[in-house]
Amino acid sequence: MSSPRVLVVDDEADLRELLEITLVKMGLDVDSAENLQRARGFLTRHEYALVLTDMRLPDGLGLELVREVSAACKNTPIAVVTAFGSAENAVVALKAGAFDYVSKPVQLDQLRVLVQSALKVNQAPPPAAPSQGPARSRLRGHSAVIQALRAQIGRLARSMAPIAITGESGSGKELAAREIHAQSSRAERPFIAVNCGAIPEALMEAEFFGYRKGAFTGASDERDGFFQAAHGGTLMLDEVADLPLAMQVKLLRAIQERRVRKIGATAEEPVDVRIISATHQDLARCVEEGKFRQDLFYRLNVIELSLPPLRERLDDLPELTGAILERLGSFGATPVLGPGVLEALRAYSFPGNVRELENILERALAFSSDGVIDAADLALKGGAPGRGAPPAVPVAAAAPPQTGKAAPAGPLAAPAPPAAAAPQAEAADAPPATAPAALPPPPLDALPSNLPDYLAQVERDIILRALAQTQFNRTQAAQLLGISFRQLRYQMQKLNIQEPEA
Ligand SMILES: Nc1ncnc2c1ncn2[C@@H]1O[C@H](COP(=O)(O)OP(=O)(O)OP(=O)(O)O)[C@@H](O)[C@H]1O
Repeated sequence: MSSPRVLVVDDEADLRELLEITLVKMGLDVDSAENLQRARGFLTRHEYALVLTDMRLPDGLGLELVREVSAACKNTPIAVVTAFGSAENAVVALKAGAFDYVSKPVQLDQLRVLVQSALKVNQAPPPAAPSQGPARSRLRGHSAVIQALRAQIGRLARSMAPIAITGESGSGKELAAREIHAQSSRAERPFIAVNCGAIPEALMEAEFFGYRKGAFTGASDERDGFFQAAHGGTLMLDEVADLPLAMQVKLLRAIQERRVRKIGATAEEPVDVRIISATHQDLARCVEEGKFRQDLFYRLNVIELSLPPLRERLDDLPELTGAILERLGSFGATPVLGPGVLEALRAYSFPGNVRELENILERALAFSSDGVIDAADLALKGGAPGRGAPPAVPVAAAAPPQTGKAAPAGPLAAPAPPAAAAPQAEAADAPPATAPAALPPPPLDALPSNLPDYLAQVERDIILRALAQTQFNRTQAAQLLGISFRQLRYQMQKLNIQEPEA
């Protein structure tokens, strides 16, 4: 079997030679061209596993080649070599369809990583056809907008370009990111989702980049950060707008250099991570307001993927509902919807999107009889409470946090591997249990004897009140409090707030 063939396009003879030698040592066949014209000639004669082109060539721009190859040779990834410090060129090339980029002076370890992942692109499972839908994709739905989204995900899975996913809370941003990862050549490596809004600022650097043993008090072991944990895979920065400015600078550097330095380490280590960011906020507005750095925004927002709210694709309701009920069913019995239920759902606006639909059905099922959900079981917000609406949790039930439980998990508190700390989604839905009994709050004019405990008690009380108002619908409670679902879930875990038994 012949070796994969790579085309190198560069007018600098020295660099061309260095690239050629490196690629040949990797067992590849290499053709070299010093200008666009010769490169085009090669491309008509051979099919390449990778094209690697300089941006400035004597007879034109490498960008032209990027456009031509992405349009005419869909199976050939093309990567660009950009001038030192030219972040703009890299972003322009990625937007034009480049698979990836490497900056000058070319670091051979980075080049090898790029080549290896390019070679894997055509080994990854082919993207699901837009109409294939649920059989191949976790994103359920057949509306035109979901079909277009699935097709876009299939294309995006074939490149390294950073993707910024936008969409309302619960609309499926994390699911879409997982889908991109699963369809990419990185599928065998980790997918790490990090909720940037849930990490205390003081712990951020340690959580993202890791630390060496003895780097600070409490660092009893060396620990990897999210970047190392996601090496070879995908790192999802969820709620990215919540990153503090100081951390934004460090993150930008890590993304640009593709290297990170553990706290306490002298040397940097290379990391090969695809970045997907997500937010339900308007990031461009955050930039205007000075809350988010323009350069990081530019770097993350190379390709945008927008998730439609559920109310704009109500045609997907039957399919989504069916899939959720199937999952909720037990012992082979799938719950069903009674008459008028789908119509009632269609008339609802779903501010919390698919997650809220899941919540509503889960609750409704708990109050339904014989696995048949009736319209009254839905207890939709804005409508009359259904017969199954759970009793409100009395505010007096708010208890102070148990000492020691309020501290967030983090390297300084209780070290946990970031891979486990990151996908908070999985650990979220704790089994129902009744809220513990309350202690009276300190009198208003007295100073609290322990400020953190006191503040935790206040926070706990407010969260319990929001939950009581929404019959423990966490999506709606988060909205009432102006925080994301994940932030609420994180705070509930931290403060040991659990759902009362129905
Ligand atoms: N198209 C879909 N098909 C099936 N399930 C979906 C779809 N979209 C979302 N979901 C489900 O809805 C829930 C919320 O999705 P997800 O966590 O991806 O939303 P999100 O936009 O990332 O939320 P947040 O803004 O709170 O971070 C998950 O359980 C997910 O599996």
